Amino acid sequence: MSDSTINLVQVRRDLHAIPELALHEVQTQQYLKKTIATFASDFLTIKEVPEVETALLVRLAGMHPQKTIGYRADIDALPIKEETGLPFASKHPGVMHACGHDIHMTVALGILAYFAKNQPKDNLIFIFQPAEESEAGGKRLYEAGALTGDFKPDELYALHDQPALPAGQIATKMGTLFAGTTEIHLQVVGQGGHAAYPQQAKDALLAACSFVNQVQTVVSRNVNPIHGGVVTIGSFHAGTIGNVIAGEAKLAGTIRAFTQTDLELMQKRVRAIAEGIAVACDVQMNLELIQGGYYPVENNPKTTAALMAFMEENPEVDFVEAQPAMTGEDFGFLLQQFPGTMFWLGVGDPEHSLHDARLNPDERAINAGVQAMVAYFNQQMGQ
Ligand SMILES: CC(=O)N[C@@H](CCC[C@H](N)C(=O)O)C(=O)O
Repeated sequence: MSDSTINLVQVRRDLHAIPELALHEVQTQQYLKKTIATFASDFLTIKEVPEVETALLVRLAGMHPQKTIGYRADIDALPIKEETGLPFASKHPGVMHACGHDIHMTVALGILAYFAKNQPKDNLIFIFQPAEESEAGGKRLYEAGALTGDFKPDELYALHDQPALPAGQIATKMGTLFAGTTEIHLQVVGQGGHAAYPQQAKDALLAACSFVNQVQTVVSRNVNPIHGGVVTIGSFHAGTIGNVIAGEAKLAGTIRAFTQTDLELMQKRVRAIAEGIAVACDVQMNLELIQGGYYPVENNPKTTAALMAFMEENPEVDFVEAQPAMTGEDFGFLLQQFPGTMFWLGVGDPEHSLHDARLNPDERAINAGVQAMVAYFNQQMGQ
């Protein structure tokens, strides 16, 4: 059922080798354009978005359209130094497709290739979206008005790869699939000085350490334990040498919860902790909390029931019901605008999680993802 004229494994490897950070996906966009140009279809149109330069939207006009079905793939990578040792490993130092967006793009291209040859009954749009890991690319596209007119989906789908699931397995659930998230950016400003004269300095590093420790009480003491939540500080930079008290520290992290109410409670507590430390340590705590478009990913009841029923009943598909996960996704923002469903695609690498420098997805997942979604879209369109 998939299109044999495109070598999807090669496409994935090409994309894997050229990972780019959020809003800098220039080579990736060029590669996508070049590949899509080979589909040469007279019902295919491409749209670029001046406000989100690295985005690429593709529309296949349906034969007898009654609706427009959207499919979104994110295209950015992470600031991680790849450690897979693969022959097609990242050519861009310190940047890696460690979240599998190379797989996401490839599956989208596979579905697109099929329908570019086999004109769909309904309209199909493909959204190659920059900046999922940070900078909220989905929200940017929406706010730029890119998903309007001919490019307005009546329903919208997206997948995320999941190394803990066997290659090709599909999993989703009704309701909330992923958490809402908020980025923490903190600059602590104190006063540097000699290690031997702490009384003349204001130790920014010590204040930052208190922050790292105290924010761990938010989940253990403020959030209902039945609901759950996450506060992780993933980056900490302070100081230059052992005998100088650090005058500045910079931290970054993330807050996560399954409901917007819990997320806002956690934001409030993190702010209060920062304010308390500012007083206690006599430092400035310049705290920025950015939610952007990272709302909880809430699957729509109708599209999700349809997708789950199809996947469960299709003997070709290996489907399981998913548990909710604390991963975030700016697809959560798009699902507030359009009804739709996000699902996991297993990529069979249980030793390595997403964001691990050794992540090595099993490429057999690509074809399974393409086949399942082509079959689902065909069924949805009554073809
Ligand atoms: C699937 C995945 O890993 N998504 C990212 C989304 C990042 C959200 C935001 N930038 C944050 O760090 O809070 C994730 O880390 O879950």
